[in-house]
Amino acid sequence: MIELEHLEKRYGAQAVVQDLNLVFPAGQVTALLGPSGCGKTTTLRMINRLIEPTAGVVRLDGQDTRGLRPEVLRRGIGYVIQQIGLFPHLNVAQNVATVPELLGRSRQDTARRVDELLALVGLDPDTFRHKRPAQLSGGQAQRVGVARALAADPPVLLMDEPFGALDPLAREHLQQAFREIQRRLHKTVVMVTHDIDEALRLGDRIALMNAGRLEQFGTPDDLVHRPTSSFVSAFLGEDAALRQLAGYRAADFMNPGEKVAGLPTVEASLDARSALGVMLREGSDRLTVMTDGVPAGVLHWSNLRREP
Ligand SMILES: Nc1ncnc2c1ncn2[C@@H]1O[C@H](COP(=O)(O)OP(=O)(O)OP(=O)(O)O)[C@@H](O)[C@H]1O
Repeated sequence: MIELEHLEKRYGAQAVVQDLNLVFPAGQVTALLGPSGCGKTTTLRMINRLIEPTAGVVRLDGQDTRGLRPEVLRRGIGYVIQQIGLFPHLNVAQNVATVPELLGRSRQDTARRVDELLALVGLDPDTFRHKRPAQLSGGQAQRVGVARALAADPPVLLMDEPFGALDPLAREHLQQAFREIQRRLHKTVVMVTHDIDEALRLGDRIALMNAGRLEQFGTPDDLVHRPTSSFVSAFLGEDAALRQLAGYRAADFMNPGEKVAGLPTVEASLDARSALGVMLREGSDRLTVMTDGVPAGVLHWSNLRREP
């Protein structure tokens, strides 16, 4: 768990983060969302002390981070940024192995760990182990960056626009991969993004910032359905509820076990927004949701208008 108490950062007379009080729950993904310049990156970097706060406290599992040496603090915190900065002269395996080697793990353990991590982020170890960063696509390089951040098995992962530089398709693939990884690893993740869809899709919680202050903290459902200010509703946009559907699967909204013959079918893993697209395309207000080729339930149009 990461706690921010009255956290503040000033540059001269300008306060870029002000009286920020926030708890990032353990094992969950919190998206730090907000318009450009609102202080997201500054907040993130105060957690691993790449930026020193002007005032206030950051606690990591109850411990005041001011009492730790920054390099010791950072060993327990993975950090993924948009320009991931892989070492160009090292191959993929060597890049991922940097931290385990620093920690003095054996060569054999490290090699095994590197292969596990590459597989985890969806890169075949045999194909990618020996490639140089220059031989990778943007999406592949970003996957290596995620693998490297996970290499020391840190309980906390800070991510700053980790998928920002990718084209929409690569971005969606990597978001999907990240969700699967997080389902297994349960890291405490703080992810800076200015992309509302990304925050709705990946965040268990969203902290929406505005001009250095916290505007609302809650689940995606809270922000979409129960915005606490006009800033929140304006920032998310009128179609927020529709866009939020992308973060759910068709199965999340279906009536499990219901059977109706002759309906168009969708896979249970399809996102709910795409399922809505199928309804519109097929002109049907109901769909049969399939799991492993077997009907698992029926998705009704009206279900999509409720919270899952
Ligand atoms: N070293 C610095 N000196 C002075 N002002 C700074 C410094 N670093 C950041 N700022 C200012 O602090 C504010 C917040 O910056 P920050 O990078 O945290 O915003 P952000 O929400 O991450 O924005 P973006 O989404 O555009 O990256 C901005 O107005 C920025 O100009």
